[in-house]
Amino acid sequence: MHVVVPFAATEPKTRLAAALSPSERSTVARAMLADVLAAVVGAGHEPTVVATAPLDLDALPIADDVRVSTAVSVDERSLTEAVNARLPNGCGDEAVAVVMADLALTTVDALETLFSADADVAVAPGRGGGTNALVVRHPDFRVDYHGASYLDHCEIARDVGANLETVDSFRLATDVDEPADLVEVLVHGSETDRAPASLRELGFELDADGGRVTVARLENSTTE
Ligand SMILES: Nc1nc2c(ncn2[C@@H]2O[C@H](COP(=O)(O)OP(=O)(O)OP(=O)(O)O)[C@@H](O)[C@H]2O)c(=O)[nH]1
Ligand SMILES: C[C@H](OP(=O)(O)O)C(=O)O
Repeated sequence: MHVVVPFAATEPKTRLAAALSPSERSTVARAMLADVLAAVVGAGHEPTVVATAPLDLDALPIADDVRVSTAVSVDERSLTEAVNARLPNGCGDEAVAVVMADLALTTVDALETLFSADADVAVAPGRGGGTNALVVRHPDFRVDYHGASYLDHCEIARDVGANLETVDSFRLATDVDEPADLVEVLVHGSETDRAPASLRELGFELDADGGRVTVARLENSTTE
């Protein structure tokens, strides 16, 4: 199976601007990418990062085996166009999985569950209606990201006669888009993962003193 990991390499994660400076967002985005790549390689696949700009794998916090298993393809087209250019075209084509780079809680098990679904299209929706990861085996299915793309993808699958399976996974449903999502990274991230480590290095910690748990930042921990 081809595994594609789209990555906005310049100015990633703009919706985290209230919590992180541009360079901090870049650091955290790369830490999440590193965790996703490690999980894909752990699941036995060789990912291709489809990046909007050149990406230096040597500068990513990844182990050597992950680095040598990962390819980078620079594609300046929109997310939807770049992904569609890599989906199966003909009946004999290999399945293609698309796993977003901001799935900080991704695990090998969660990916294996998605990858082993044998539907024409298997989708792991994100909270809020997005499409965090999917596997495409049908030659006519194409993506249309943004907005409630999960619903759009259900409709596109129907239109092309592809059967679609929805994979219910907390870990794959949790993409990190907004400051509130950082709570999930600190609560559920593993001690060996880069994303929670990067947040802690930037001074973030859980704040459970009020009603809902939030993240707080230690004083004097901003880097800019
Ligand atoms: N190749 C490619 N990847 C993209 C593009 N836009 C977003 N991505 C990646 O697609 C996934 C989902 O992205 P979003 O959460 O919608 O956008 P984002 O750029 O990460 O964050 P925001 O700036 O806050 O919208 C992430 O892995 C991004 O790195 C794009 O134009 N091209
Ligand atoms: C790419 C987009 O991601 P979101 O903006 O929902 O995180 C989507 O899943 O359609």
